[in-house]
Amino acid sequence: MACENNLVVKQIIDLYSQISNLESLKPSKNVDTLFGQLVSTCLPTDTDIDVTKIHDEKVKDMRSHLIKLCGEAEGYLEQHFSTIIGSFEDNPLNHLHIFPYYNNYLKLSKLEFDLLAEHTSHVPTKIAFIGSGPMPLTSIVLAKFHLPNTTIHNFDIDSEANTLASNLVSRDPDLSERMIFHTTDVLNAKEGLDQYDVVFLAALVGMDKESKVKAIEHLEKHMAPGAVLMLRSAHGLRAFLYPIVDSCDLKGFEVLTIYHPSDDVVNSVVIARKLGGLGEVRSSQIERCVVMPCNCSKIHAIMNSRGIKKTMIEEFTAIE
Ligand SMILES: C[S@@+](CC[C@H](N)C(=O)[O-])C[C@H]1O[C@@H](n2cnc3c(N)ncnc32)[C@H](O)[C@@H]1O
Repeated sequence: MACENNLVVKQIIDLYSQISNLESLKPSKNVDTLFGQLVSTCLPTDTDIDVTKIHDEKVKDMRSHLIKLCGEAEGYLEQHFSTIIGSFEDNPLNHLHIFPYYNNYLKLSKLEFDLLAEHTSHVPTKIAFIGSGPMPLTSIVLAKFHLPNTTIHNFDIDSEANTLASNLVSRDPDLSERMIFHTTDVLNAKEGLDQYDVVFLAALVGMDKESKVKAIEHLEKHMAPGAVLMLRSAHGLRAFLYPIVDSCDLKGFEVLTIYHPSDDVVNSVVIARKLGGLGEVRSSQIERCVVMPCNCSKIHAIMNSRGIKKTMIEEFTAIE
């Protein structure tokens, strides 16, 4: 059956028409309800929906506009809660649980940390997070719970986002020292990108294929050989909420794993390594990315310990 006739897709189209007619995307009861319904409609992973196979131009246009609306609403939501949480007299980091998607970030950041640990042999000393936002939760969770000795440089195009974000960490004796903020478009960040062991690219940096690939090409040009790039993608119905990053978008990188969660962690995670580093020998043997049935038992062990079943891992391996 054509994807556009699918009942769930019809529900998404209906929610899209309500959302696109909203006066404002700033948090309110109506906005929160509609986006809550949209996320729960897109969460199920037991569907064979592949947005890349949609031929109906109207649905394709709807999807790309919906991704942008979701990104705008996410920015407002972060701004709203960063302002509230930043206004607490004591350490704002004691109140992060007030953010409605805090638990999702705890799980997403743990997943990203586990994948990083799976593919790197040393603890990164410096990380760059591109597109950190007013609520830089990925950086905060990684710094607080997983990487206690790592400095995280947060890049955002929006100075207001950085002002709110730095206020959040300013009263924390540890993170105020280890969280640095830079206001710039990623495409203007040149010198210094080669000093990071790991670069994260937020899902909302590059909301369509063309701008996503442009950001990736820019990072490929300026990152150090062998450095790791962590990206967020989407799979199945969730690709109505976020852009997809395909392995073929990552020229100059060796794609290590693409991980599609099956729980309420919405984003898929892509981990890749810039060619030219010590791993060169391994990467240059790669004739093409081979999607192997998941043989990543260690990750499975980590994930299944969380009771995450039916997880899809696309494992890429060198052709010996
Ligand atoms: C809303 S945040 C989401 C990230 C989330 N806070 C996290 O911790 O994973 C995404 C941010 O990306 C920023 N952004 C979008 N395009 C960008 C670009 N080209 N360069 C730098 N930042 C960008 C937006 O200003 C926004 O604040």
